[in-house]
Amino acid sequence: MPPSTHLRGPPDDPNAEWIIQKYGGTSVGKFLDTIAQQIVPSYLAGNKVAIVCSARSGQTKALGTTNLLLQAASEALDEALTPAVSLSNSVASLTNGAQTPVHRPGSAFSRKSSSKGTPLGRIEPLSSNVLDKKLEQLNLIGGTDSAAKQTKSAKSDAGSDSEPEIAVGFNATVDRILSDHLASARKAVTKDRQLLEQIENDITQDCDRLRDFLLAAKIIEEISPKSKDIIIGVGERLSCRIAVGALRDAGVEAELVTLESIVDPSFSAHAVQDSQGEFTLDQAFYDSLSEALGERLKACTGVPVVTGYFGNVPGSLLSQIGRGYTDLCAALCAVGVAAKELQIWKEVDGVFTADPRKVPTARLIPSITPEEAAELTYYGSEVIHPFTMEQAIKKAIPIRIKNVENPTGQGTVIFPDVPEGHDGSEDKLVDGHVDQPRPPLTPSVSKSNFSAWGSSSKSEAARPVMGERKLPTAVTIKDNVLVLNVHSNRKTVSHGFFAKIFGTLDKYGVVVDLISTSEVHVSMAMAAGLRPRTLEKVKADLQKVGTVSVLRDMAILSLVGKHMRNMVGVAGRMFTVLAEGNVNIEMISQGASEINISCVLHEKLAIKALNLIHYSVLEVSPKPSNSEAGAFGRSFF
Ligand SMILES: Nc1ncnc2c1ncn2[C@@H]1O[C@H](COP(=O)(O)OP(=O)(O)O)[C@@H](O)[C@H]1O
Ligand SMILES: N[C@@H](CC(=O)OP(=O)(O)O)C(=O)O
Repeated sequence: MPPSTHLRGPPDDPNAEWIIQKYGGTSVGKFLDTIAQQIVPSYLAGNKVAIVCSARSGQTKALGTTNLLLQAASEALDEALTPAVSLSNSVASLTNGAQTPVHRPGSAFSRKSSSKGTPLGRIEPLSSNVLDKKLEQLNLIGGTDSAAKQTKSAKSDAGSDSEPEIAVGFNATVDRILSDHLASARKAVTKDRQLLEQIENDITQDCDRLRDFLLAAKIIEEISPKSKDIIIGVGERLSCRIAVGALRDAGVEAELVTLESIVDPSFSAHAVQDSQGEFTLDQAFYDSLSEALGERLKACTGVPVVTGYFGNVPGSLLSQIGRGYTDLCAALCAVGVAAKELQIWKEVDGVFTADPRKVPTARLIPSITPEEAAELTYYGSEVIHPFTMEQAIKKAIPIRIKNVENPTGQGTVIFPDVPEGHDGSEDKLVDGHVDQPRPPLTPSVSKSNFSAWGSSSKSEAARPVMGERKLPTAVTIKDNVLVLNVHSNRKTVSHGFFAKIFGTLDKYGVVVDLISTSEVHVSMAMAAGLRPRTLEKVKADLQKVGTVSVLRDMAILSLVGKHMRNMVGVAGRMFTVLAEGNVNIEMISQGASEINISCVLHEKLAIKALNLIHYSVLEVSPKPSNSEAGAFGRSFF
């Protein structure tokens, strides 16, 4: 997109510092107008601002674009097993480089009529080498706004029949992604017709390339981790195109920064590969990446709108970083430009003493340490990707969680504790408008350029504030958990027993959230999302060392707080309260982290347990009303 002369850009002041703002999927999905018209312009007064966007989500992340893209990927694989005639057509269309298969009622492409297991041996026109090459060529990387090859879209070009054509499988999913983004672009860009047309074209081209890529993957019947990364990367690219449009329409000079090629092949030297081919990214990798990101951002003339997807990561982005990777991308951008603050914008006022959707009396926490934020994230309060903290905090960049629906709220600051005696008197508001007093709860702020506290939202005002007493910080629930119990058959000594268990977990890539052991018994809590086939294999291997049982529909309850290191009696209080509330505990873990006490209980008791602990251990007043207590089927005490 050509730069425009009448748009407002970053300040001319050479001393202006950077603020990096990350917007999650639901924020860009629902509040792009607020972001473009209010939030970004307000911070541009005196700061350089870059925004990092995730893929759009409508109501929830589960229904968002990234999940749809993953769905399209698995549909492409499923379709690989449809009748040979369809595949031959697909190959022909790939060779011709255009036609996208669609479903015509009654045709062999219908999923209903598909016969799974049709051998792929009949696809002779292209050798697998040629297909690999084709996949490379179709790689979605490197396409520019308008230089992309124009392929035909499913709806407009699929044959000359007059019969209405209905896309199925991955084509239907791509159609859905396309129409959703076109509709959002039209909503976001209302003033500049030409700009809207350009964005609509770019979105359509991105979706066409995606279709081609999925088609090629379908033909070779394989989606590697790298291909899966490329597929999900389309989500951030699409959402950033719309964000650029919304900003420019709002009079802000903005430019798209795509990061598909930001990971230079030389960075791979910083990725250690073990004998099984697994990669570990070391700090030098992240340092090189943040430096490259910094250079890209500094070269921008407008507000950089950065895809939170950051490309060809050794060992794959999804495997190495996992979902929620845009937080880490934003942190690396913040490090690269030595930002004065990293802001993570969400639809919640900040980090609360418990999930505010589940605990009506939860309070906003003005300030928490990176360790506490990481524990909360690992155990169910998905506030920020856990890798984010380390990168930003290492460079003393404070992280602030803020609410797009309440931009003037103070949010929650994640920063290490200040040494005793620091009074925070030099703290300033980031946008330079006002110096405000600190909140009553010991905020852990030490940077001189650190933002202070904006006006309180209603929800903040309504929440009681903790005094100076040392209390745990928050309680959290992670549900959808299963517990795997292994009872030794005593044919191996205990170290062999443990070695076999851990070896099995490693072999199948199973991540354990909590573990509790005796010499002959091990209980492990893990996400229940494990594939049934994998679980069966794990069980079969473990049965060689003992009796295995599985408890389903469980939840992990964790009490987290930096003060818990030195507090006596918290565990006693926690378990007494649960016992008084008739909450049966399946497993307890304390000590792995000094700031976390966790236990496993039945999922159906999770919300009741959360409220009991919040009321009794985090000492919230007023006492929950009878109706709140009644919501859990019985009174609290
Ligand atoms: N302790 C907590 N503090 C704040 N939010 C929490 C906490 N535990 C769970 N949550 C939930 O996490 C969600 C995070 O906010 P949201 O903006 O919806 O996420 P995203 O940025 O992933 O779209 C909120 O819906 C909130 O209910
Ligand atoms: N869109 C990606 C990356 C991400 O960071 O998401 P979010 O910012 O919405 O957590 C995902 O869904 O995982």
